[in-house]
Amino acid sequence: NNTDEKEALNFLLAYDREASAMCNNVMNTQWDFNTNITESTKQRMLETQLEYAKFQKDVWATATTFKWKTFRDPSIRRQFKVLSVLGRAALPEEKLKEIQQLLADMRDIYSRNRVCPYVKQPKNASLPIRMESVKCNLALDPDLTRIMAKSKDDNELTYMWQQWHDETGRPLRSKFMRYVELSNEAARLNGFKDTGDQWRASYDIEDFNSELDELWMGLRPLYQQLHAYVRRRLHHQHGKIVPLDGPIPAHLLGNMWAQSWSNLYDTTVPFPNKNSMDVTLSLKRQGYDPVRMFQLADQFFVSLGMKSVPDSFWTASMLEKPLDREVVCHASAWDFCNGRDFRIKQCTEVTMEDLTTAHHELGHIQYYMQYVNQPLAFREGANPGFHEAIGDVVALSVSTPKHMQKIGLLDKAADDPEVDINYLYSMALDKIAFLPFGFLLDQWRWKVFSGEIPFDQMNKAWWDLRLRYQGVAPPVNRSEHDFDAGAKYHVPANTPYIRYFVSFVLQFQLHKVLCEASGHVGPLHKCDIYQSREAGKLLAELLKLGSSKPWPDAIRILTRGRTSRMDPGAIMEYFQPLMEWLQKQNTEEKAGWRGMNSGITIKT
Ligand SMILES: O=C(CCC(O)(O)[C@H](Cc1ccccc1)NC(=O)c1ccccc1)N[C@@H](Cc1c[nH]c2ccccc12)C(=O)O
Ligand SMILES: [Zn+2]
Repeated sequence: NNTDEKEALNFLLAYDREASAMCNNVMNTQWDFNTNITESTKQRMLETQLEYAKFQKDVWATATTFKWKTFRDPSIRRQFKVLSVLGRAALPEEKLKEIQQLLADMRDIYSRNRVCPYVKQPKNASLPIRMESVKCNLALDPDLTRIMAKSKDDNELTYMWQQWHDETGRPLRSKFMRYVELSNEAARLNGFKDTGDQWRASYDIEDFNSELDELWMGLRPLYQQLHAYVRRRLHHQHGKIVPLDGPIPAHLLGNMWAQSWSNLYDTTVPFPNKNSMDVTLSLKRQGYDPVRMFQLADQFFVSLGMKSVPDSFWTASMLEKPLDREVVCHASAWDFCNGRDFRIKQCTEVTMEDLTTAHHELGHIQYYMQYVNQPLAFREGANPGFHEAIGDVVALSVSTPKHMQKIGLLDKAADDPEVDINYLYSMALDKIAFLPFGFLLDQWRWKVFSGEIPFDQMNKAWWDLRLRYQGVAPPVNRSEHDFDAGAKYHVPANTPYIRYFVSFVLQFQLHKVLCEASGHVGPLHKCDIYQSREAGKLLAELLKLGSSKPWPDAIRILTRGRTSRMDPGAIMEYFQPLMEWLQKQNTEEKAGWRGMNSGITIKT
């Protein structure tokens, strides 16, 4: 056995050089497929993914000959620990080819799906309007997203919801089941019980599940108050289809998955006579285009003394949906492993929602640029939730009325407690509404990976969890022929989701620490760290670490030893004024819904 640590270090240096070149190769072919979906770009991508897997297998074979657990240097030990997990490349070649084909096909099906428009049948129509004349080419981005956000017609919303869920879920169901089998086989070859076990390992927490349950139980009262308020407002708009003591129909919440309710702001705002928080109109009036939206976000990082994106970012990124080819529209940020090529792919519309996403994606890019000097094995977030939190932390400052006025997107608002409630309410429609969805998606997926949810009960279990945690119900009856979880990008894209729940808690902890560093005094929701070099210095220090240290150490550094765990105190402090206001509003009927304490009843 090569016990020689010096030899091990040379091995790591050689690995870094070779792996960076291989990684750049794979990223390029994956970029080509994601920004131009064709049979040939798919095949080209599959070929390079196979080559990379073979390279990883060779690296793994050599790495595991070192007695790395006995090495003295903690950084060398930690790098070998990363290289000793082979991932999907542990599968025999035939099965590796099959799972990579399944993943490419599922991404293809989801991204290229098109549905038919809703055709309002006039009451007295003798014959239904001939459907041949109607082109069924509506895409999720931007068509269905816009309809779910804007339509007030319950029938149209039901139709579009059902079209999307039927046309994506059903074709994906059988491919997803086969992918689960192969993914679990790979996980077991890597020494894990199943894929969920492997995914949870990224958080290095002994009992991650109970820590997550505790976080959720701490946040649930705030969610239930928001749910009760929104439900009553929707009951007044839509009548009895929104029962005052039951779940909210999922198609009425302004979003295809009911995961963010910000599109309900204008029709449910607490104090409507105050100026609106929705700056979409100002963005359009002031001639913002996608590039300018990303420049705004980039400038914020520069104002903190952090890095600006390289010139190549502006020429190589895809910031708008191209008209001449099929692309994967779901936003993503790309690191091409060569220390200088970083890109974003986003089908950006000029809306407040997409300005927030632009900040989110640039947060990933800032992380890439800050940990660029780490060895490849450490070019990750401290844990996946950190990577998702950085852009959102900046967006917490940008979206304050004070900052929006500073950049001319909001006209002067007096310092008025009702404006405060309106602002906190608009933030809660994104941040609080999301929490149960961010929590439940992987609770469902981990149970499918472990077999606790059998394949023939996936959809029942999905809606049990959606009822129990989110208090939403499908607008039409669903069956096991449907696969409604598959209608959400991250399921066919094989992208873990608990990272967003972790991020939504973590980002308020980070916000609080950075606000203190910037010298902010006063309520947390009024803090804007813009131009604070102290805040930027602290944040950069965290990001430079990458995943070179366990994430509790990263939190300890950030909070100067105050804590090392995820702590919901900051998000509760931020929304405290809204919580009090909602509790006053919700006196007449109790918060909660029938079924919120039900477990998942699996027919055995
Ligand atoms: O999926 C995203 C944003 C896309 C992403 O930036 O997280 C992207 C997803 C992805 C992962 C893997 C392959 C392809 C796409 N993740 C990244 O680009 C990324 C970058 C670096 C490290 C890890 C992931 N947001 C989630 C959660 C979410 C909802 N509302 C939000 C508002 C702000 C921020 C996030 C959300 C969603 O849309 O449901
Ligand atoms: Zn992200």
